[in-house]
Order: sequence, then C-alpha cells, then structure tokens
Amino acid sequence: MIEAYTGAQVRAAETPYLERGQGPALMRRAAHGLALVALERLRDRRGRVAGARVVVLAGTGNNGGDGLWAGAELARRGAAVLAVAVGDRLHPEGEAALRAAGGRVLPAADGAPALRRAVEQVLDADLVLDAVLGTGARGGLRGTAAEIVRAVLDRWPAPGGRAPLVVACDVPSGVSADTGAADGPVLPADATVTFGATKAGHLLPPGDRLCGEVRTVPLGLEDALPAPALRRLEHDDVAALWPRPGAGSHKYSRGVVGVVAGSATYPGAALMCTRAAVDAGAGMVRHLGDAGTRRLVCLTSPEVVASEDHPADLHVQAWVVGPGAVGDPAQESRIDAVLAGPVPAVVDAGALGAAARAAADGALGPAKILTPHAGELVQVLAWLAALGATDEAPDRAAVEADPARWARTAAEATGAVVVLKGATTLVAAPGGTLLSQADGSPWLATAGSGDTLAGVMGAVLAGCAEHPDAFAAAGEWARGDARFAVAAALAVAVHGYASRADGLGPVPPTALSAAVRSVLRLAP
Ligand SMILES: NC(=O)C1=CN([C@@H]2O[C@H](COP(=O)(O)OP(=O)(O)OC[C@H]3O[C@@H](n4cnc5c(N)ncnc54)[C@H](O)[C@@H]3O)[C@@H](O)[C@H]2O)[C@@H](O)CC1
Ligand SMILES: [K+]
Repeated sequence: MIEAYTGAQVRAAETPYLERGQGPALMRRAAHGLALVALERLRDRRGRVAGARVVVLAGTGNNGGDGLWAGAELARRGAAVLAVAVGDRLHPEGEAALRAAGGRVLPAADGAPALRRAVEQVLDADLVLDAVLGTGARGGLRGTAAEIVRAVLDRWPAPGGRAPLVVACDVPSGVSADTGAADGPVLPADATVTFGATKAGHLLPPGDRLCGEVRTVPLGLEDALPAPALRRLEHDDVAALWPRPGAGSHKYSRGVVGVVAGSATYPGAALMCTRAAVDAGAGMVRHLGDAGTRRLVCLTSPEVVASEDHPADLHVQAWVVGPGAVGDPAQESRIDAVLAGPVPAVVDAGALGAAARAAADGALGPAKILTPHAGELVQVLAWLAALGATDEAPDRAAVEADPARWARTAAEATGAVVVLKGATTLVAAPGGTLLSQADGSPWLATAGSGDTLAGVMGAVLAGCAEHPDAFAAAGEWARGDARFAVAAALAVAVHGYASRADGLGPVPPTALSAAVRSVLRLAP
C-alpha cells in the first residue's frame, strides 16, 4: 500500500529534526537521492554521465537547495551543470556547493536576453532537474519560472523527438503537493524523486499524470508521520484482502449480490453487470428486471437467478442498482427501495438521480457506494445543490481541476462513499478516508466498462457486508464503515488489472469480465 501525505504533514514531521539542527543533513540526503536517479536516467539515455549537459531550474527555497546540491554531485561526475536561477536569490550553501564542483549559474530574472538564454539551455540539455518549487509552493509557477516553462513547452519536441529528460525534485514545480492541482505551466517529469514520504499530489489528478515514475527517498521520518491523507492499494494488498472462500463457505455465507439493472432499452448493461459479478466470484447473483432482459441474462449467464421480485422480497448481502435501468418505472421503484433500505449497495448510472434525492432526505449512509464519472458527478452535485444539500455546483472543468475536493464534497453531502471514476479513480468516504487507484489501461474508456466495474464491486461488497473486520489486515483504519471504501478500491484495482491482463489493447467489457477471473487467481 502506498500511503501519501500532504506537504504540511511532512513538514511537521521534519520540524523536530530541523530544530535539532539536522536540516542540512536532511537536505544532503534528499539531494543525494535525487542525484542517484538523475545519474541512472542519464546512463540509460546516453551511456555515460561525463559530458552530459544538465540544467538545474533552481527556485529560491530549499527545493532549489536540493537541486543545487544534486547538481554539484552530477558536476563532480563530469556533467556540465548550469543552474538557472529563476528568482532573486539561490539557496546559499547549495549555490556554493555547485560552484565549488565547477557548476555555473545563469541569473534568468535579469531581463529578456537572460530569459531567452535560459530557454535555449533547457531545450539543449540532456537532463533538467526541476527544483523551482516543492512543498513550500503557494499556487502554481509565477514570474520568470512560469515564463521559462511556458516558452520551453511551446517548443517541446513532438513524441519521438529528442526532449530533455526531466527529473522533478519532490514534485513537478507548479503541482500542489497537497492536492495535485496544477495552476499554470508545469514541465512534465520523466521521474519525480520525493523525500520522506509520498505526497498526496503524486497520487491525485491532474498532477499525478505529470510526475512520471515516483521514487521516494527515506529520510528517517517514518515514525514521526501522522495518519496518511490518502492511500493506494497495490497488488499485494489486493491479493491479501480480496474475500476468498474457506473450506466451510457456502454460497450464502460468501455473499449474494442482487442486481437491479437493465431495461427494455438497455438490456446489455444488465448482462455485463451480472456477468462481472459472477466472474468476480460472488456466492450467488440474482437479477431483477423486465422479462426480456431477464431472459437474456439467463442465456448469457445461466448461473444468475433472475426474477421479477421487489428488493423487499429478497435477502441479499449487497445490491448493485442502476446500470441500464432507465425509463422503467418498475426498476425505479426497486432502486428507491434499495436506497431506502439498510443493505450495502453500489449505486451506478441510472440510479444516481434517485440517490441524490435519497441523500437530501438523509436516507443514504456509508454502506452505499455511488460510482459517477466526472460528468455524472457534476450532475449529482447540481442536484444536491438544487435540493439544498450543498452550497456549490461546480462545472466539469472545476471537477477535473480538483477531483479530490469534489469527490469529498459529494461524500460528505450524501453520507455515502463516492467513487469518482477516471484514469485515476478516487474513492472518498464520509469522514475523510480517501483512496486513489490508477491501475487501468486507457482502453478501459469504453461503453460498458462501468457496468462491469459495478458488478465486480457488488461481488466484493457482498463479501464484506456482514464482516466489519473483513479488511482489518490493511490496518485499524480499514475496520467498520471504512471497509466499504476499501471494497470499492479493491474492485477498482481488480477491474484495472483485468484491463491489462492480456497486454495493452482493446478490452471489450465481456473480455474484461473474463480477465477478472485470471486476476483473482493471484496467490493469496
Ligand atoms: N524541510 C526539510 O527539512 C527538507 C526540505 N526539503 C526540500 O525543501 C522543500 C521545501 O522548501 P521550502 O519550504 O523552502 O519551499 P520551496 O522551496 O518549495 O518554495 C519556497 C520558495 O518559493 C517561493 N514561492 C512560493 N510559491 C511560489 C510561486 N507560486 N511561484 C514562485 N515562487 C514561489 C517562496 O517565496 C520561497 O522562496 C521540499 O519540497 C524539499 O524539496 C528537503 O531538502 C528535505 C528536507
Ligand atoms: K520541484
């Protein structure tokens, strides 16, 4: 599991060390870690370090200090290192170290000619160390640094062209370490070397896409860190946590998933959703819907028990409601019943409007998992605002600029878990638990993926519904109501892994669902 922290959390953990005068030692350790990754990348690209042209884009604070000390190390290995000072000063010891190692300094804020020279130097470099802003940033890049980065990006080589390698110091400058927001220009990094702990901004969109590979250099702060701001499940977590049957299990103890999906207009969603719940290992899958859809469900997944019942007549451990369930009053009545009841449920697509109404009436709770994509979240937030449950209704651009904020807002306003689907999917629970998963192939962006995800989520939700400690192996934080958020993140991870199981290429949802089975054959 990756645990990530805000810049303020890491700075607070560092404070006692700084008060004991260990700041310079921490900086040297950070800079050494940065230099090692830069050396590795340079060797990969050009075989040798000697003679490499390295530019350090250096800000005025300690982030710049890290970059200058790392630049000194590269200079001692024979690289030609130029520090581009973007502000009115440089970290004094860092500058002295760089000069002593033979590095040079270009004061880029000294007027237009200096700025133009800086841009040429960056574009001609083999490697750029981006050390303008780190955890001390307030907002995006401004001033000379912003002008340089903008001018460089204007002339950035097309894919396949020879662009300099970019290694970011702590975070790509201009990306918020706390939120992943990127206000203004940012040089996209091939690698980001961070210090003490992963920062929230490395895992949150849109900044996460600008980080490249993230490497964390330990600074010995681990014991001083508080609870993380967010988490990401990795393969080992999924293998350890996914509910598995034991020798004494039977279909009911493993979890029955009830699926309210499909309609005469959209029967396919029900087929994909039920199939995925079966493939994800549910003990039993029930389907409720119209006669035509039921018949198709039985033909494509004979394992499923389909009926025209009402949810009140059935005992299941978890519901999945909404995929393809539009324009059908009987389905709408079933959805309302599930939303008003206590049984955990995945609430998708056609059920999100009903969920917003139920939330405004106070009916939802932490066992309900809403699964909007960005466009649907905008709609849900607009409904919630119209119903008086939130103050603000953002547009899509606002949601995409700070998705974590709006996923959290929706979770607090509804009292439910909100899964904001995207290339990076965020899982926000009321009370503040936040997970971020980025496991899927870009090919997942296809009609029917969401129906498949809902089915997978239903299966894991049914498996944990009656077991508050189902995921206690992940830590104390994952007990009780938090397990619903963990279940959602597990489903997102498995769905993402399945999309890559056969390499990168098209993943029609039926094939994706089958790949879920191979992913779940992971060693426990
Ligand atoms: N605190 C510590 O013990 C350690 C900190 N380290 C490094 O120190 C960094 C934090 O250093 P600082 O607190 O000095 O902060 P930064 O170096 O991130 O930035 C602060 C400087 O940038 C200016 N600034 C802020 N926002 C700006 C903007 N939007 N545009 C232009 N200039 C802006 C400020 O006026 C200030 O001079 C970390 O990211 C990390 O790289 C590491 O050396 C490890 C140890
Ligand atoms: K930086």
